[in-house]
Amino acid sequence: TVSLQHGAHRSGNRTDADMERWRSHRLGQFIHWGLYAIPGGEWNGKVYNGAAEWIRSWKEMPHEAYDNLYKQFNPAGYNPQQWARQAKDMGARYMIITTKHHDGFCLWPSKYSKYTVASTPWKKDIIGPMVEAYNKEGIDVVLYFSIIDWNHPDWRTSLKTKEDTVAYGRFKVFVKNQLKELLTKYPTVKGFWFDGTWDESWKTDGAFSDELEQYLQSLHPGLIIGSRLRADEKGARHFDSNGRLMGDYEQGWERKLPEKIEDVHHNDWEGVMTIPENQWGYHARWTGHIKTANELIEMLARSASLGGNFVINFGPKADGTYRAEEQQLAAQIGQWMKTNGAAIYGGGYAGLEKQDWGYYIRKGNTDTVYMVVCNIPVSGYLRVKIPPQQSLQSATGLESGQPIPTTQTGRNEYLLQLENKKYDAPVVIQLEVKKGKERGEFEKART
Ligand SMILES: Cc1ccc([C@@H]2N[C@@H](C)[C@@H](O)[C@H]2O)cc1
Repeated sequence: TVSLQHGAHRSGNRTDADMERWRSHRLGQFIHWGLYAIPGGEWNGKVYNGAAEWIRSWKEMPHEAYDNLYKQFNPAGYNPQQWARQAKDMGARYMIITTKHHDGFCLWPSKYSKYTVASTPWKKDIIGPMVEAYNKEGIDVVLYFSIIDWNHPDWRTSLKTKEDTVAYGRFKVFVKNQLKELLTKYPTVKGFWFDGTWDESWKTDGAFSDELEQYLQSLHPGLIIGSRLRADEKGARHFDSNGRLMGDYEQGWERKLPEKIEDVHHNDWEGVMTIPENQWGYHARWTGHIKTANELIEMLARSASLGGNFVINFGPKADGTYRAEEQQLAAQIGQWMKTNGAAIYGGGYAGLEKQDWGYYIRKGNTDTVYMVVCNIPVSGYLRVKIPPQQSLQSATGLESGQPIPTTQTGRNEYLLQLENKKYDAPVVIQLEVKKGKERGEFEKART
């Protein structure tokens, strides 16, 4: 190992109440909302094929035109209570909102910038009412904050000259001031979700990002900050130069998910997912594959089964309303969560050998292990292998409440028989798996 001043300061997962709460949420909602929703991926009759929130970087979008969009920001349909209700109905336990994306436009009236909602026809704070409405629904709020700030004259992607270094030094003070301002104005938030930290300018100052994280923790003990904020003094990100995770959870899973527990090393982690292939901000024309509710539910089950949270992204329109596809998906997912949420909330890695039919999720440290069956077998039989020294005590349909016909087919091996019917969503079975040599009821049948 190399000696590091600004690498990971802790190994292993946090066990405090704030982290336990975050870890138990499992399902979150991401919201990308800002000036980019006004063009919505189109400009001058041309369609931008990139991610809508990056349209300012498109050669067809003059910076001048983009930077004046704030004069049109006036979301008459913005109703944070309705947004929070919809998130509640979806079963989301926390929400991540873009306070400032790469374009530098602030959805709160920051006193450190003119490029904020205060300068728009809307005038009013967007973030405050949103935090209040979500908290009122019992949903925690995490603030997305982009270090990249295309609008700020002192931001730099790299530091080539002395002037660059002096300017970027001013920029880092500005960043620290805005983050303190956000914690002061919105003290109920539970964390920051940092983005835009891959530039040389940021990576070369591991000390600053480390001190910034400690500063924010001192202002707001218990704050949850992912691995994307920091670089160590050698420029290593997410994992320091000794391979140890920096931050409270691994934040790199963006539009992709781990396959097995080794991929996440039993660390806390979070996957964030777009509904279309790659759109975070509102894009009028979604192209490519749009994920269905069942696909998103399967990703959620996979995430929980590997000890991670799963966050589904929504991109409201410029007028503050949601597109129909997003409203429908939120309702469909919520429908499933109403019946099956017990298998997800507070769930984690079960330690059983994965089978083709889907995912095991253990409820905390209990003997309760849920099976989320996504691949219904033509045979109608689900294979379950229990680790040695453990035994299967019972198998019950979560929705039906009925016992699942189960036969033991070998040492610690069982076949569960699914009801022969049409399944239009993943089905959940609740297992009770006992540790220790005690023989389960199924095993008696064998003698
Ligand atoms: C290459 C790349 C840069 C930035 C992103 C941002 N992170 C996501 C969470 C969105 O905010 C996207 O704009 C995605 C890909």
